[in-house]
This record gives sequence, structure tokens and C-alpha cells, in this order.
Amino acid sequence: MINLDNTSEKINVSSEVGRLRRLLIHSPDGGLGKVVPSKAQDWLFEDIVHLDTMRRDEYDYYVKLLLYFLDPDKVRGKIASIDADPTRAFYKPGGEGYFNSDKVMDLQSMLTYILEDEGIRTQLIAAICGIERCSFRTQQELKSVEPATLSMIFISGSLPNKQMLFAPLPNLIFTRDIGIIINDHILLNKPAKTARTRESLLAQYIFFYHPVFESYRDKIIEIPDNEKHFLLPEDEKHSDYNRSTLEGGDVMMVAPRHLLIGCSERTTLYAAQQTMKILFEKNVVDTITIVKIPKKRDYMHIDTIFTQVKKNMWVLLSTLGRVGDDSRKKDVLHFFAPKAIDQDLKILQFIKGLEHKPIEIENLEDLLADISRNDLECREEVKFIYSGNNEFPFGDREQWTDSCNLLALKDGVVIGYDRNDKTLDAFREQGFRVIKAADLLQKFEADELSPDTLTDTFIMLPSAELSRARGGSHCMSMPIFREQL
Ligand SMILES: NC(=O)NCCC[C@H](N)C(=O)O
Repeated sequence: MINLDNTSEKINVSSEVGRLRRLLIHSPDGGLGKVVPSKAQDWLFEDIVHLDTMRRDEYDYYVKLLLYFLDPDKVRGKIASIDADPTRAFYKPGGEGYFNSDKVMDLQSMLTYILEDEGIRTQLIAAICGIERCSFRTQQELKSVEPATLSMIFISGSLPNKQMLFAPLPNLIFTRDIGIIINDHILLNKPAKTARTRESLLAQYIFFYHPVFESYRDKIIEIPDNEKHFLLPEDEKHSDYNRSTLEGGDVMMVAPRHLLIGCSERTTLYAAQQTMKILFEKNVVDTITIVKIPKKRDYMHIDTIFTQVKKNMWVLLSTLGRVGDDSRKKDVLHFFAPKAIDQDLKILQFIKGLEHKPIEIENLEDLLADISRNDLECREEVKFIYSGNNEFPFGDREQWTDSCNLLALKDGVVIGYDRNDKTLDAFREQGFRVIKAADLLQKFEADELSPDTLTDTFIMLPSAELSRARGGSHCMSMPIFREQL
């Protein structure tokens, strides 16, 4: 069981780059290894993945890095022995040897914890069996399964004897999308895709019942459905104005009083408006900027297009920025040249009390520079790093493999994928140390570098398998506590 002492008053996120102190993750579970080619797209994967490689050679580094920064006693001086264990016991929630941190928390452990309560267990079994259309007998049988196994079944979809009860949840590794902390409030998502429905049900139960969130229950925000929606004919139900869906990758807490909400393939205008109304009424923030991006698989959420690196630095996709892709600047008439799509981008800023008079912002760079200068009171020059170093056609290629989706562990220290070479060059040009996760861990172990003193660093996470799931380190994190900037 995790130590829950001092866990109250520990939920607060008011920026994207304040030192990260606590977050929710989920290590790739057995369900990811069950994605079959014919279901990969339905389950929102671009390909099938090799689970062992994804865990051992990729995601496990993410965990070690997070622990080194957030809960160092769990890993300092132990990396060699952790790596030498062929069973990976350190990473397996619930098992002996599990790292069990109250700073880097896995949803699976949290689920196991709440399932110890018989009442919650009965409710959740009924709810899941309801959405998954299980038989009455299955529902009864699940009642006698002990919590750790039940938690594994709910997540992976399979019984211990490997029989599949329902589909796996391969996207649960992208914890960002299930909810978002906005100051000391928790906004739950409403997933756009059926493949992610069970995830949000599990998240509801975790946020409402886990003791970590106990004193925040009245600060959990759930977005309502449009009442009219129930009365609409099927073909009208899916319009952006009638549907209510929102995913965490479209919600970005950029400054203590300023929130960005993307309207995208996943988040509808209706949900964005409802969220804005609730947040203004509750006085959680006083500026909300809606960033409407093209509804395209390539750009499923705004955090696939830009993320913050440090107070005065952002990484973004130029095709949707002011500069545009350089192939267009040079007027390259080539069949590969992208269409001008920046006209599909629209940015409107709403100030509490003046919602009827939104301010239109012309482009992403203007918005991001304004956040750095005015919200974060940054005096240095604001810098932009472009995906693929803004070299055609690498901007789009590298955005597809999450060059713009970085997780800041602290101001200027980010984790991102190792495969986006041109973007990495751009970081080097800005004076960043670009270092492999394994090498950095070695240097931490040898006391040559320390998380506390590290500055301007891009930590490269191996990503051959992870990137097939179409999300990066920003998507794989749900920060619940960051220090104030
Ligand atoms: N915030 C994010 O962009 N999350 C990435 C989610 C990837 C996942 N395969 C999905 O399509 O939902």
C-alpha cells in the first residue's frame, strides 16, 4: 500500500513547467500485447507493438527518470540491480519488489486500493459489466475475484487464465487524457472514442474514491451532456455543437489563471464551452483560450502540436504556426508539399466577465509568446523550436512521432522521444544538452549530474515501439502536483 501521509493539499497544477512533484502514470500492461492488426486502428494504435521491448527498453526508462526526479530514494544507487532483474519486479504494481511510490503513482495500484472496499467493488463490477455487456454470471463470478487480480482484469480485459472478457485498454498508458488538474480542481474527461470509454469510468471511481483525492471530491468537475442530445436523430448527434466530448490532451494549464482548451478531433466546441462556463463560475481561472485545430488524426489533441519547454520556450509544429512550413515559404510546387492548413486554426481568448467579447489571436506564436511574457512574466526573449527544425518534410514526419509532445520535469528539463533527429538538432542549436535516458541515469548514479541542478536538457527516451501508440511523454503523464513557478 502506498504511504498516504501528507497526501492532502498535494494537488495543484498551475503551469506546464513548474517542478513536477507528483503524477499519475500507467505502465504498459498485458492488454497492449493483445492488439491485433485488424483492431489496431479501432483501438487507436497505428500498429501492433512488441510489448517486452516497449516495457524493458523504453517505458521502464521513463519510470526510472520520473522516480529519480520525483522520488529519488526509490532508485538512487539501485539502477544496476533494478536493471539486472529479468522479471522486472520493480515495475509490476502490487507485486513484491514494486517501487510503490506516492509521487509516481500507477492507476493500476490506485484501482486495486479502492477495490478493497466491497461496496465500491460491487458498484464498479456492475458498471463495467454494464458497458461491456457481460453476462449476469460473469458479473457474479467477478465478485469473488481479489482486488489486485480484478484491477488487472478491468485494465487488461483478460482473466488470469488468459480468457478475454472484454477489449484491453491499450491507451491507458496515456494518463493525460483521462483528466486534468486545473489549480486545485480535477476536470474529468468525456472520451470521444469508444476504445477509451472504460478508461474514463475507472478514472471516475479512482478520483471519487481514492484517499489521495479525498479532500478534493467537491472540486471534481464532470462535464454535462447536452440535454438536447438525447432527442436528436442519430445523424445530427455527432455535430460539434451537440456532442460533449473532451480529452485531457486538449486541456493545458499554462499559467495560474489561464487555461487553454483545444477543439479538435476529440474535444468538441460544446464541451469546451461548458468547461469554460463551469470554471468561470467556480472562479478557478479567469482567462480561457480556445485553440481550434484541424480535426485530423495527425493532430488529435493540442498537445500533439505544441508543448512548453521552459518559461520562455515552446516546441511547435510550424505548419500550424505563423512561420508556416518552409516548403510553402519557398513556394515549392511539389506533390509532397503540404496544403496550407493554418487557416483551419482559430484562436479565441475569453476573459471572465467579458465572455461575449472574445479576443481573436492571429497565430500560435502570438498566443504562446503572450503567455510567456504576460502570464509568466518572463523578461527574456521568447523562443520557438519547430518540429523537424522546420525543414520540409521533417516537420510533419516528426510531429507524427511526437516531437511536439514533451513532458517538462522542471523549467527547461524535458523528456521526449529519441527518434526525432531534426527536432533534436534544433534543441542543440538552442544550447540544450541532448542526452539518452540511460546515459543520464548513469551520470546520476555516478554523481556527475543531479536532477536538482540540471538545466536546459532534453532527455531522449527510446521510442521505436512507444511511438506506434501515437502519444509521447506529455500524453503519458498526468501531473497532479507542480511547484508554483
Ligand atoms: N494527449 C495525447 O495526445 N494522447 C495520445 C493518445 C494516443 C492514443 N492512441 C489515442 O489515439 O487516443
